[in-house]
Amino acid sequence: MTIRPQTPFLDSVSGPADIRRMNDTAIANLADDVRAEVISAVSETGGHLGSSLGVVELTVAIHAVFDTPRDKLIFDVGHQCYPHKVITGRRDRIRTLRQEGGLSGFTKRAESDYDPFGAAHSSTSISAALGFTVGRDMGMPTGDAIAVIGDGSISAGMAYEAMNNAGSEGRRLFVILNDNEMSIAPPVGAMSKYLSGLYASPVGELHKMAEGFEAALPGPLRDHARRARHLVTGMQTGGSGTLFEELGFSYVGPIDGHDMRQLLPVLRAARTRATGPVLIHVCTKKGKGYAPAETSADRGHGVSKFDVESGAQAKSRPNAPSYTKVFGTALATEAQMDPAIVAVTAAMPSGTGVDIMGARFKNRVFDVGIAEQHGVTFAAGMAASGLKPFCAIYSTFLQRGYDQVVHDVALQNLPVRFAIDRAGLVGADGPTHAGAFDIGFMAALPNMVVMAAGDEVELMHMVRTAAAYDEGPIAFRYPRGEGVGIELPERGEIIEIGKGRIVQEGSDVAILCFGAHLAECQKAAEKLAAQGVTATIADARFAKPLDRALIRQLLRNHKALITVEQGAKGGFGAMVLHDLANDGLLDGRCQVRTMTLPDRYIDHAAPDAMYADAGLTAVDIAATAMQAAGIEVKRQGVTV
Ligand SMILES: Cc1ncc(C[n+]2csc(CCOP(=O)(O)OP(=O)(O)O)c2C)c(N)n1
Ligand SMILES: CC(=O)[C@@H](O)[C@H](O)COP(=O)(O)O
Ligand SMILES: [Mg+2]
Repeated sequence: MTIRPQTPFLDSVSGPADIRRMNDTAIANLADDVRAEVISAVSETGGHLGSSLGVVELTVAIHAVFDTPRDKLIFDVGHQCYPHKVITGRRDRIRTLRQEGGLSGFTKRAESDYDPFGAAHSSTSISAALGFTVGRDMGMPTGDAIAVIGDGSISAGMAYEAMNNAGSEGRRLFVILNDNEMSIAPPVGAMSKYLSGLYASPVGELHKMAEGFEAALPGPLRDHARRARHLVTGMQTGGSGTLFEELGFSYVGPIDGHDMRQLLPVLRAARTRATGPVLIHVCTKKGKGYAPAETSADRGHGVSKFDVESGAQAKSRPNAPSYTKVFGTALATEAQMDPAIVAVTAAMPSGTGVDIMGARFKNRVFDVGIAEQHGVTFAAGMAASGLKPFCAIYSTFLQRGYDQVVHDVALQNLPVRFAIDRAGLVGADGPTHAGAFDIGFMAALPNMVVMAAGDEVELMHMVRTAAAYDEGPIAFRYPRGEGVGIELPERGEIIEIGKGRIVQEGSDVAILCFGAHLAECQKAAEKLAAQGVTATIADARFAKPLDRALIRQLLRNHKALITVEQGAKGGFGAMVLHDLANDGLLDGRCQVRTMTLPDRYIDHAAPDAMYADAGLTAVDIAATAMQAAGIEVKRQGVTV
């Protein structure tokens, strides 16, 4: 049984209005209660613990100072929003975080008025906040906009596009840079170095605005707020101030984001005095206040359920290595064979498994930070130079780099290998992270070869095939989580481009699977067999080029052909239908059905539950096959 922490200050808060009635000491005490509540709740649910713990004081202070929800508090990514949820009327459901039917692990408009803008992909907050300020200035019923963005997320291009725009617009807008010197992995890049430099930079001349902030500090607090007093520092960029000032922002900080004696006066002063865009640089510690998080390598970025006392996380006992690990290991094997192989990740070295290659070939693995667009074009450049880049990006984040895939890779027919992890539904992260669309958006592109792994051995074959394929771009997708547990060879084999395979022979219906739903299709075949219906199962392997001969063979020899994929409409099934329709083969002799994700976003839950919601279980597949073939259920007690 979990012992709930004592939280007297939090118990007296039903929303931010209650916080605004508290004195500063009580507000600081409230933050301690919120931290205890977040630790206790996440110990039961798992989730993004470290990022949330790092912003406890900041979140409480913002709600204490600003008039939320009229003022719009926009968290970048939104993975750090648990303290915010606790104090904005969702404490009673905080232990349902990321669970089926429960609170989302991110900000979500449908959930609360206090979530004015949903997120989960990074670096969108400043753009959205600027949108709200324009709304405010054009008479919409909205107050100030405050974007809270991390040091990892501010490295992405979108954040600079937004600051470029906001700086020249000159509207009153608050950007709070939550600088904990961590992304998921240690942060990379020149911007990260620049921000670190700001801590150490000599205090510059106080600007006019800074004088105003300083004057606004209550006398006794001035001694404590060394950083707060020097509200504008002078890291020279060749001009008169910080990079942010050069972009048109007033720069405030850096201040200690865990010290209410700095946070509250600075936020109050900023709120009182700002006339244009202000960037407040707040230094925090990821995992703050919970030793197991503070001391772990990723600062407790993403944890499973844990024991609060010891910090020990509930370990799932995998039956098989994860697809990610199989990919990472196979990539390292290929890299060993071919020195031209290089790898690119956008801030996800361990998430994508390229850290396995990195451990052996450090100088051939490039972490570009949260910069999918750059990562893709960077890979294109390396391919143009003659290298063999593997660009390993989650399906959902590859969406960010799509124009680069089209314009820089496919159009120039450059041999970039796209390793698309987290394809299909991913579970607790929910619809923002679902890898739903890549089959359609990749297969639409001329020159692109598109593969999906039916199991982890197939994935090894695809890594090797991609390494060997140098005629143009090639992509292969695979899901989150563990494989099916088959024995792995030392090295994958090269598979013929555009050739699928028959997995099992039957004569009534054919199930043509593209990707990792293969095991579910095999289960469907068992259910069909129980009805006396025999199914051929084929693993398409390729959505592009299609194995047209295989598809025609299936069509000729069965009453029904069902395509199955872990992706949205407009993907593999659509490719098959285009092909058959244009050859006049959809003539009704064999009924064709496509099984895809439905045309709606699927709420977070365990992956199996999400696929059940999507209508993609073995029972659904078997029922679709029987209905399409016009076969009635014969045996009672067998569900299809
Ligand atoms: C476009 C995009 N790429 C990658 C990610 C994966 N991701 C989520 S949080 C994160 C690190 C964010 O670092 P930071 O903004 O500093 O926040 P912190 O976790 O340190 O509080 C990454 C890479 C994402 N959410 N969106
Ligand atoms: C917030 C975010 O985008 C990542 O932390 C993501 O939740 C990681 O997902 P995986 O656990 O699938 O690597
Ligand atoms: Mg960070």
